Amino acid sequence: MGKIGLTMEVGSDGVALITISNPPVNALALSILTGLKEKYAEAMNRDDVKAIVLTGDAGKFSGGFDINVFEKIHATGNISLLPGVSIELLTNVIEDGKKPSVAAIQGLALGGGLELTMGCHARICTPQALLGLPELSLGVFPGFGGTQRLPRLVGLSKAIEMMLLSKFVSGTEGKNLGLIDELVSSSELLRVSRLWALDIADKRKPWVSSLRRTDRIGSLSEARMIIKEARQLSKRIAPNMPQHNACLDVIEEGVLFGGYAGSIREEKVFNEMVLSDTARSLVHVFFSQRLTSKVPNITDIGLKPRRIRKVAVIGGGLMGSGIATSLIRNNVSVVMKEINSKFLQKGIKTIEANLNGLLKKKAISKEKMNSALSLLKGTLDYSLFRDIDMVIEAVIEKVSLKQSIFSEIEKVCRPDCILATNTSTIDLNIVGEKTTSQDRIIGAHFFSPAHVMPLLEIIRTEKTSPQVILDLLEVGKIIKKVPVVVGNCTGFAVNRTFFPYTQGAHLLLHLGVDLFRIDRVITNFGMPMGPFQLQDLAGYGVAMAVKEVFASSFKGRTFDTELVQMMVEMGRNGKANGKGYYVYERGMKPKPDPSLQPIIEKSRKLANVMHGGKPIIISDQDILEMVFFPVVNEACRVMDENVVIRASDIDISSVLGMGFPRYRGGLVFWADTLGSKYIYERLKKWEITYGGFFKPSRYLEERAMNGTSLSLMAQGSTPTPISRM
Ligand SMILES: C[C@H](O)CC(=O)SCCNC(=O)CCNC(=O)[C@H](O)C(C)(C)COP(=O)(O)OP(=O)(O)OC[C@H]1O[C@@H](n2cnc3c(N)ncnc32)[C@H](O)[C@@H]1OP(=O)(O)O
Repeated sequence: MGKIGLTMEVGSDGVALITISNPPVNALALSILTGLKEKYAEAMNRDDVKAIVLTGDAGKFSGGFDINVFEKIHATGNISLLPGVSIELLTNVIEDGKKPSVAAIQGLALGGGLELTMGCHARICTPQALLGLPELSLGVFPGFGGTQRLPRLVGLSKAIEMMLLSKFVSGTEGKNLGLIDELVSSSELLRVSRLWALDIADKRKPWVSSLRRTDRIGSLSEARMIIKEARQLSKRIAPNMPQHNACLDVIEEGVLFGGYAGSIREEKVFNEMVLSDTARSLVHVFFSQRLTSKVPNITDIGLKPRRIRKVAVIGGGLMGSGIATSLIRNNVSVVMKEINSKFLQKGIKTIEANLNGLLKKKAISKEKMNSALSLLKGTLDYSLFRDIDMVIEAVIEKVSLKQSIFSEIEKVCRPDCILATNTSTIDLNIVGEKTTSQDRIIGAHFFSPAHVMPLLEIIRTEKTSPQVILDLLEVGKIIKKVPVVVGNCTGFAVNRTFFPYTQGAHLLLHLGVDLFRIDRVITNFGMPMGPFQLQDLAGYGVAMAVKEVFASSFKGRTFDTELVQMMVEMGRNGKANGKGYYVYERGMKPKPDPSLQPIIEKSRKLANVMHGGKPIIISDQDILEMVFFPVVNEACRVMDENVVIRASDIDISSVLGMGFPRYRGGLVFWADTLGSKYIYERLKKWEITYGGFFKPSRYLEERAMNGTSLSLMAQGSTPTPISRM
């Protein structure tokens, strides 16, 4: 079929086959849902139709309700765009219809897609199909009866687990759970489904309406206990989100008053959830994440990515081994180069440990681990570099070292080999200064640990060729990273935007705010850890290496003290040696270290930023804003200079690179919920009191004056990467 629509073919066996088509995932767009109602009305009325088989086109059942509709509702506030589907179509027409329906599932049946199948009287499925109700990850919950039917098919405990954790199961697992009635191969899917449908119509198989089942729910006291435990879990995993508890409320309603009553409540609360801030944020993140790989003048000009089969990684440290792990895990051969066999062995050991960690978490199998390791070669010279497709340099942040490596690899590699650097801060033009290959020099900035963190910041200079950018985007896809293409400047988009995060926290500390309170406020906001704990984790070496770079590039708006230096001198290296702002003991949560206080006091005296020598008295809200508004301000400069193509790329970078809470939509999205004027006025006030660190940027000021949102970058701007330092 290949285009949006539905077809219905009635066979000589009396089965009407209704096929949903909406590439690429057969999302249930409004027109599809209206079409379903029409096709069903026709099938019910036709005398030559005994039973119905519902399926999806092109090897997939459906990826669920069309998320674009949520976006439209968020833009317009018009909740009436939501169609009446749960009761009107699924219950009244399909489940309570006078002819039986069977769902023929392959590929995937997610969200509203799976719910549609649960309204049918049986589900036939291929073993590998993906089944799940991931609506909570969009800030809503299943709204086509899924909160009621899934517990009645697989039991309350499993259903809650699948919904609360947005967990997918395979067709095979679905069969074991009772969600699927029969497993078949893809080639047998329609034949078997037709027979099932006829068997139900002729009463050779039971006519099961899931909504009326009670046998899998268990006793009321058991159900109450399961729901109570689930509420405790929600409190832990989703403290600032409403949809988990709302979902449990609706499930509980069904347990107490029956599936039909539960469905009515579900429909009502679903509408409220769609309008929640969390849903707005999570839907924004969903689309923004998919937008990052669409780069104007790169991915839309008809270029084809070249295949990158073999990559050389220079440096077997933490970053180099993480990058190598990511590559070999995804079937890309790697040559890892080190300067001596001791370092090389260490690198290889780290890769093995990384893979072992994934094995323990069941993210890979033993066979996968072995096949990945067979793709790894170690070397101490450049002899294996002749047929390499891409080099990723991942040595320490030392300009002269990087420059000499780049002039060496330019000589030994093929002239079309991509020359990438994993630098997190250094200008790429400086890295490649001693070469004549500027068109194939690119930044591939991974985040630590590189085999786990999903973000890949791709840095282009004015000279990087579109083909090279496209190739790296393709590598990102192969190794399952989310790429964000950015321009060249100190710190690029992510580290540059976030340098004021730690510095703002240090400024507050030196103004007299308790260090652990700052971390607490930030984690309560939803960051995985506070800025001080993050510094402990990243190691102080990084902090000391980059502070000069930022201070010289961003004069007048950085804040620095001797605190980290003093801590290192006292034998504190952060988490690495178990002693930082916190004390780290094996198997224990990090414990705030009160013995740090004298060093802090000493540093405060040296910094001398307290007004009248007195600590400031501020609210938690002030702390949050004094840490994050300077970050927003720097993001404004990044947008002003077109370092990013679009504001939402910063949102995704902040979520995937820095742990900014996804349910707040990302940094700029969140800032826009507060308003440019408010942020500007707060920064302006702090600038007057505490100086240039808080000085509002021109971009922010303009938007505050015009009353426009921060995400509104200059119209028609094309990225013109700038160079600094
Ligand atoms: C009432 C109901 O209870 C409410 C609902 O059903 S809400 C929807 C529930 N469904 C979901 O959450 C599933 C969302 N989709 C996904 O998780 C993934 O897209 C997927 C697993 C289906 C496929 O993943 P993958 O193959 O990596 O492709 P991916 O790039 O994500 O998606 C392909 C395209 O389909 C779009 N798409 C995927 N699911 C969609 C949906 N439900 N609605 C609209 N568009 C959707 C994506 O935006 C993307 O569009 P693009 O090509 O223009 O960028």
